[in-house]
Amino acid sequence: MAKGIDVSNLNIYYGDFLAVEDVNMSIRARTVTAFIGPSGCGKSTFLRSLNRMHEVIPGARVEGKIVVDGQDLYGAGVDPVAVRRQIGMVFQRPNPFPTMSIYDNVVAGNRLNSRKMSKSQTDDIVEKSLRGANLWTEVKDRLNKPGMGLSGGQQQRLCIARAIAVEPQILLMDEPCSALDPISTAAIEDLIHQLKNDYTIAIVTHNMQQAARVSDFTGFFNLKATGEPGHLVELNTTKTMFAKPDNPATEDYISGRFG
Ligand SMILES: Nc1ncnc2c1ncn2[C@@H]1O[C@H](COP(=O)(O)OP(=O)(O)OP(=O)(O)O)[C@@H](O)[C@H]1O
Repeated sequence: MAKGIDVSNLNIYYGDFLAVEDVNMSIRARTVTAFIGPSGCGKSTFLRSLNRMHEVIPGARVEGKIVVDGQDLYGAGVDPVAVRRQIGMVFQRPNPFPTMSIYDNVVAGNRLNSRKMSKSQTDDIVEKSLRGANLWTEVKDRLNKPGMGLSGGQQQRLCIARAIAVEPQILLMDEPCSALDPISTAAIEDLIHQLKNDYTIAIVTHNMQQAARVSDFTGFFNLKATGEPGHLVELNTTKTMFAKPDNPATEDYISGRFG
């Protein structure tokens, strides 16, 4: 079941360096929220904090709260591995497991979660996830071939199939189309539209047209000055952000005056 995310007073550090300061926002269930902003303003850092991937970097930590379904993801006793199972992630470069078949790639997460599954259960998950990622018809006759044998766009859809196979509530996407050609990009954007029926999606993109095409809400991050932490300037409906944003800095960025 898709869930919303409530972020309050979030500061994100790399060691002593405060990379992102005092983020407060709500991300609604079953919507797509895009994050835009100039390089280095902390979009990816913020996204990785949403499923506790940030802290895998030595010295990296957060202060503040991220609440999903009433639970603070950083609360005492919360298992970061369980958080990452609920909140899946798709990265910039497609990263199928190189030695695995298409089939094994899709269920790799389920097997890691050590759920015992029968062959027919596994077959069902593979088909459902590949259909969900709009890849089934292209690969159904070669499920035992290596995942690396697919095109870049197909590999990215395979990674999305792998992410949804464990039935997360939320999907995070960090520039999922930046390594793809325009046709594969269009396929992923169509898929994002379909996935929001079932998932809450947060996506970082450098491409403002893409933010305008795929998202319901857009958040603009910025830096006050070089070396200062990034912060959220404005989160609004995508329509408002691109037509008449509340903050002049948003308008300057969107109209290409800086960044
Ligand atoms: N592993 C790291 N260790 C230390 N500092 C980091 C690390 N990763 C990112 N940073 C710093 O954190 C800040 C935010 O970086 P981040 O990559 O989140 O920005 P971004 O907005 O996603 O940038 P881009 O659009 O260029 O990908 C930058 O100052 C960056 O140098």
